[in-house]
Parts: sequence; structure tokens; C-alpha cells
Amino acid sequence: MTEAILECQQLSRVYQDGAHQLRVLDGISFTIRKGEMLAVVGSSGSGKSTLLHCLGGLDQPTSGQVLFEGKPIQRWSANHLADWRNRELGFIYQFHHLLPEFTALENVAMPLLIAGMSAKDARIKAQGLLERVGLQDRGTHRPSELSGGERQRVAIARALANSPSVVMADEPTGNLDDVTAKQVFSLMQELNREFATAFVIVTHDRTLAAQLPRTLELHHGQLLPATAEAPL
Ligand SMILES: Nc1ncnc2c1ncn2[C@@H]1O[C@H](COP(=O)(O)OP(=O)(O)OP(=O)(O)O)[C@@H](O)[C@H]1O
Repeated sequence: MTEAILECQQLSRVYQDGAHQLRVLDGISFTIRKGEMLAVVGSSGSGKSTLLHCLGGLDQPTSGQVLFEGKPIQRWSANHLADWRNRELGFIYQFHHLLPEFTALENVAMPLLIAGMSAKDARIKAQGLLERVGLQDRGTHRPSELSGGERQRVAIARALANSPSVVMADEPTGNLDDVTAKQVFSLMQELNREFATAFVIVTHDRTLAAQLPRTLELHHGQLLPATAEAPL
């Protein structure tokens, strides 16, 4: 069996809204294995982003736990969690979240600098990643000088900068036209194979999700049974 990277056990997240409790995640358990690629689908408000936030240590579950390589992340200090996110996780969002005042190259180099790499080595590595995503001649452009698809390519390069174990993508193609969405999706599939990085992709697009080996479907805070377990 392939090694487990991230595992959630009986994960629940309840929001308190005045006297009313909103149970967004209700006892979710599943495992993400090294190098796997999976989609998370479900209607709007079904808890997809909440699940990603809990998996990435950006939100605390109300009960249950998230294990990274068998260790419960909820026990870690804020500093340890931040360091772990920088080294082991990459994030891609629907709206690229690139830093507007920095160039594409500087945006990709940022996580490397935060992880302690020298400026020179970070530039070299960032340039290599930009080449890999087809943007070798866009390194000096700021995000406002790039197309939507190019911005998402920069965001993908940035997410992969520290060779993370897992990339979490929240609607990475949600803001793109169909053709660009397919290209960006294919790029993530290629990089998943090349880097052996696991990808968890939240998407509304069932056609794209169907291309992946595994889909988790959230419904009323739970995973639909047919989607809960990985084909081994
Ligand atoms: N901080 C919060 N406080 C209270 N309720 C919240 C909070 N964050 C999310 N929610 C609620 O939790 C539910 C799930 O939200 P979430 O963003 O996880 O859904 P989603 O499946 O990602 O939706 P979408 O596809 O529309 O992005 C929603 O009803 C939302 O209003």
C-alpha cells in the first residue's frame, strides 16, 4: 500500500451562528497517499474549502484530527504549523493570491526565501519552475501584466517551489475560460506525475474531476460512501 501523507479522522467543524449551530463537516475520515491526485466536489456551501483549511492547518476542527505522516498537526505550535505549511504544503487559489508589487519570478522565489534559501539559489530555482510552467519569458512581469491563465501558472510554480508533499488547490480553474482551464488542469496532472506531489483539487467542474483517479464528494457534511475510500 502506498504511504499515507495526510489523514483525517472523524473530522468535524461546527460554526456557531448565534444560537444556531452549523455543522459543516460531520465526522469525515479519509487518507491521502503519497503522490496521489484527487478531486473534492460537492454543492456550494457543502464544506469543501473548510475541509481544505482543516487539512492545511489553517482552521481548527471542532473535533477529530488531521495527521501528517502519522503525527497530529493540531498539537503543533503556530510557528511549527507555519513552517510545516511552507515546506510541505503548496496552496493554489481561485484568485491567484500573488503579491501584486512583485514580479512573477519574485513571487515564485518567495517561499524559497522564507524557507532560508539564498537569494541567488532562489532565483535560479524560481526561474527553472517558471520555465517548467511555460513562462520563462514572463519572469519580470507583475501579476497585473499577465493573463489569468499565466497568473495561475505562476501560482502553480509558487506552490511547488519547496517541493511540497501535497498541493491543495481551491477552485484553481474556477476563474478561467474552458480552454485555459483544461490547459491549467493538464499542467497540474503532468506536475503531479513528474514531482510525485499529491494534489487535492476542489472543483465545481465534474468533467475535470472525472479525469482524476479519485473523487471525494461532500454532501451534508459527510463524504458520499462510494467516494470515501481510495482504490488501492
Ligand atoms: N468562518 C465561518 N463562520 C461561519 N460560517 C462559516 C464560516 N466559514 C464558512 N462558513 C459556512 O460553512 C459552510 C461551508 O463553507 P465552505 O466555504 O467550506 O463551502 P464550499 O463547499 O467551499 O462552498 P463554495 O463551493 O461555494 O466555495 C457555508 O454555509 C458557509 O457559509
